[in-house]
Amino acid sequence: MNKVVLDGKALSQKIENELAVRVARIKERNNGVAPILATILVGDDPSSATYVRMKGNACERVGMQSLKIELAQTTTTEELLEKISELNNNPDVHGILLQHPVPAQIDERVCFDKIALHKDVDGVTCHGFGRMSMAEKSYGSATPMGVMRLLSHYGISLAGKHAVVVGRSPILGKPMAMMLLNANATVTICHSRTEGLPGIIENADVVVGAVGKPEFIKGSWIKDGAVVIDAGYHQGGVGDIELGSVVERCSAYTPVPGGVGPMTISTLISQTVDAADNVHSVGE
Ligand SMILES: Nc1nc(=O)c2c([nH]1)NC[C@@H]1CN(c3ccc(C(=O)N[C@@H](CCC(=O)O)C(=O)O)cc3)C=[N+]21
Repeated sequence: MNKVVLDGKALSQKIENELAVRVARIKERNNGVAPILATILVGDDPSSATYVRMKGNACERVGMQSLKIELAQTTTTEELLEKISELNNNPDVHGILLQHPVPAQIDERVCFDKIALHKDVDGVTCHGFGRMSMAEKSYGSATPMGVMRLLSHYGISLAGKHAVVVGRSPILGKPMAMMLLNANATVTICHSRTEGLPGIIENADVVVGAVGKPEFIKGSWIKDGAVVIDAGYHQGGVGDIELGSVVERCSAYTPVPGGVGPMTISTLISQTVDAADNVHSVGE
């Protein structure tokens, strides 16, 4: 079997090179002003700070600007909503990323949904999710959208395939399932409380680990020749899938690190450039 490594790092580099050209063009016709992604980090979780920094660095690599908003751990929902409104009303800002998770006292859903649809380049609003689900023009949630781009780049066909998504979170599992469905896969959504998970995964042509628990999905459950997508990210460089035994038997897999993670970031940046180009012309 010719097994394929779905190299998200390499594809992201290629995407960034193309974006740099588009950003330069946008700057030219905009008196040297670059597109701006506003990133909002609330609280002092060190890994969230790292991810947000990585997103800012990616902006720089393609010649874009990022506007970094950092708010205290004690921020209220009202204060965060006020900040998002300000960014919605700032014509220089093309995209807004609110890093998940926010501290427990904040109503994250209300804050996500405050983000203006045309600036929702991370695809976190109910409105954006609904439009994506209905296959209308939209910015997809960055991680599942990155997975779709990776599959498409490697020519992996989904039509008629049984895809099993393990996880149902608002910005990962749920949108992943809808994107696979829209690509004509037959989709089963499982989660941490699914009974008989090994027996379901046994029948999967495509397995997506999106459950947020280190090596929750065992390699022995996955059939020979399956496509294995690991959207998990945990300390120590492990994902949601126990990859060790499966890399030799599958037809394709995403490494951790270097698979889905970099695609999340390049997709966010690419959708921000789309927003600056207003390619979707989703209402202002
Ligand atoms: N509103 C929101 N949108 C997100 O997209 C979002 C979020 N909140 N909260 C947290 C998760 C996590 N996330 C990652 C992005 C890149 C890597 C990544 O590039 N990882 C590298 C490894 C990085 C390392 O070495 O630590 C890799 O997989 O190769 C990982 C995780 C985005 N998230």
